[in-house]
Amino acid sequence: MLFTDRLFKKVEPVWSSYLDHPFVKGIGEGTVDEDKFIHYMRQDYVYLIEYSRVFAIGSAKAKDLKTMTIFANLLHGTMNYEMDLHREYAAKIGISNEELEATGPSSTMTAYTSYMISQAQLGGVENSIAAVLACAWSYSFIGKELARWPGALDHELYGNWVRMYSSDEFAKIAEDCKELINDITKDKPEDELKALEDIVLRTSYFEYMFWDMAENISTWPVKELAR
Ligand SMILES: Cc1ncc(CN)c(N)n1
Repeated sequence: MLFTDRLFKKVEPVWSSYLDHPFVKGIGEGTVDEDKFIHYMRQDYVYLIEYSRVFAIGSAKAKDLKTMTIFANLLHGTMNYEMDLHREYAAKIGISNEELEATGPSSTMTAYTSYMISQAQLGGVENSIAAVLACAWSYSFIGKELARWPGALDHELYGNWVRMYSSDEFAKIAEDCKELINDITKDKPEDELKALEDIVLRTSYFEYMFWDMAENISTWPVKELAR
């Protein structure tokens, strides 16, 4: 059994719950509040900056050139392909790249990325890939699912988001992460596999919290501090 098959059994109930989350449903049905969506995209932009650091750590810790190159390509894909989506949305409503980058990080964003970065720093290259796996793979999972919902791909505002995360290019990013974790874990003992499984499960919980942050931010008594 591939390690990713084992992981999928573990995370599937959590990932399926994303599809019932009001914010994710709102993107698929085209009903999510526009201000909430912009706030989410701004948080997601600063999230992706921190997430990219995990690829950089993985590349630095890799023991061979092939693994180093895969991490470098994933970093490139995030910064130059995925983050273009956020820059395009921001440009449409008059937010410059500089303003986008200066977005004050929410506590949820900070907690999630701090966890990923600390796991990547604490362990070997396998921790880096475990830390980013749920991010890439669950977005591809959500994108493919929402693409089947009536009108989701063509929605005037949210269609771009659904098209990006259901695209073959994005699926390739998720597949590269899956292939890498399967390769890296081939001869690992059970205690190490379990530790990696825990990272993937915990980041899947953080993903849920991120959707919750996107939906509920306006009701929070906290403010985002400057970066
Ligand atoms: C919070 C989050 N998680 C994952 C992804 C997909 N890279 C994302 N854009 N944002």
